[in-house]
Amino acid sequence: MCLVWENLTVELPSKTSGSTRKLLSDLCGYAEPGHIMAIMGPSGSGKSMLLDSLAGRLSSNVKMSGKVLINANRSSTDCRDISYVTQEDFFLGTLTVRETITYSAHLRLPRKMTKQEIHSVVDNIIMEMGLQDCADTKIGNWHSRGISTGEKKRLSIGVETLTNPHILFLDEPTTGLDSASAFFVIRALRNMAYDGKAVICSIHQPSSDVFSLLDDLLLLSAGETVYFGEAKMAVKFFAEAGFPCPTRRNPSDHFLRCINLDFDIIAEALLRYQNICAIPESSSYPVNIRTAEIRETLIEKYKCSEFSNNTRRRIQEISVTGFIKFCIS
Ligand SMILES: Nc1ncnc2c1ncn2[C@@H]1O[C@H](COP(=O)(O)OP(=O)(O)OP(=O)(O)O)[C@@H](O)[C@H]1O
Repeated sequence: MCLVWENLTVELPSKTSGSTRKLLSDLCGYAEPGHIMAIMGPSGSGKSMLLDSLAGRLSSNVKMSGKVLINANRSSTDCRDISYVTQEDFFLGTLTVRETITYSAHLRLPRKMTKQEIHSVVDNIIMEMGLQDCADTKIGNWHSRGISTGEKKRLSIGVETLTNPHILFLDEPTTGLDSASAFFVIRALRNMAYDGKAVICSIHQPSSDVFSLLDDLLLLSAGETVYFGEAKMAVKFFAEAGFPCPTRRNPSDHFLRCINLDFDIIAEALLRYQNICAIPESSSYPVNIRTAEIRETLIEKYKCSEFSNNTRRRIQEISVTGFIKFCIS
């Protein structure tokens, strides 16, 4: 099952002035089975907003236009085809990991399934998510320590994949985790993608190990596309646009350094306090260019790049297989 979005725009109408604020501008892209598509961008760039738009969870105060299409051979989309792992979890601290998954399985799986079948689904989820060592540990709460944050995150993913969804959305699954736990979570998602799911997640500044597990990348800045395409080709795009990733630097650090407008504010503040230069001389970043200018250049270069053309072509190719209109306004 593929997901495609075309000219997706989300606006926030002002109740007082009558004007509107664009939160997402004219986004185009796709997510395919077998792939992890990561949405990266500075805080407030619209990552969660895009996930919510694609999953049909937008709040009522914003207005969406454009298309979000799901490719399938059925006339309607079964809600079990899509799962969404939010940043927060709502587990009962007194239950163990196994009890939590079993409890959820009884609620979510078809009633005709036998206890034995449910038991086997639960065992599989525990194995897939690498939760064997803590399967019988209580989740814990504010007054009794339980499983770790990384284990809790993998439990959230496990619970959401009980119904074997075709498309899995995750809002910042690695936030708050150390690099090893983050890698473990993304590797579990990688295995799910190999299983044929389309995985779409927002992610903050992944380590280079985690970055290497991503297939496709959407770089967002203030609701606009800076890059959409294969994750491993983003370095080429930045180099061709005139902002090569310095050697031995984590690519995602470089991308975010080029598009996070907060760096301009930091630079101005530092200059105001008489610092000669906001960026160390040893840095290979262009010191005379503001991040706002770099960002504008990248957005313009992307629009006429081979990557943007490839995206349009791929959307067209996927469309030929037949789509069901999921949402349009
Ligand atoms: N329901 C809403 N009504 C009004 N504004 C909203 C709403 N939801 C999000 N926004 C605004 O849209 C922008 C994008 O928010 P979003 O939560 O998508 O950012 P994000 O990239 O996920 O940020 P973070 O990484 O900090 O979670 C922000 O400026 C936010 O204040």
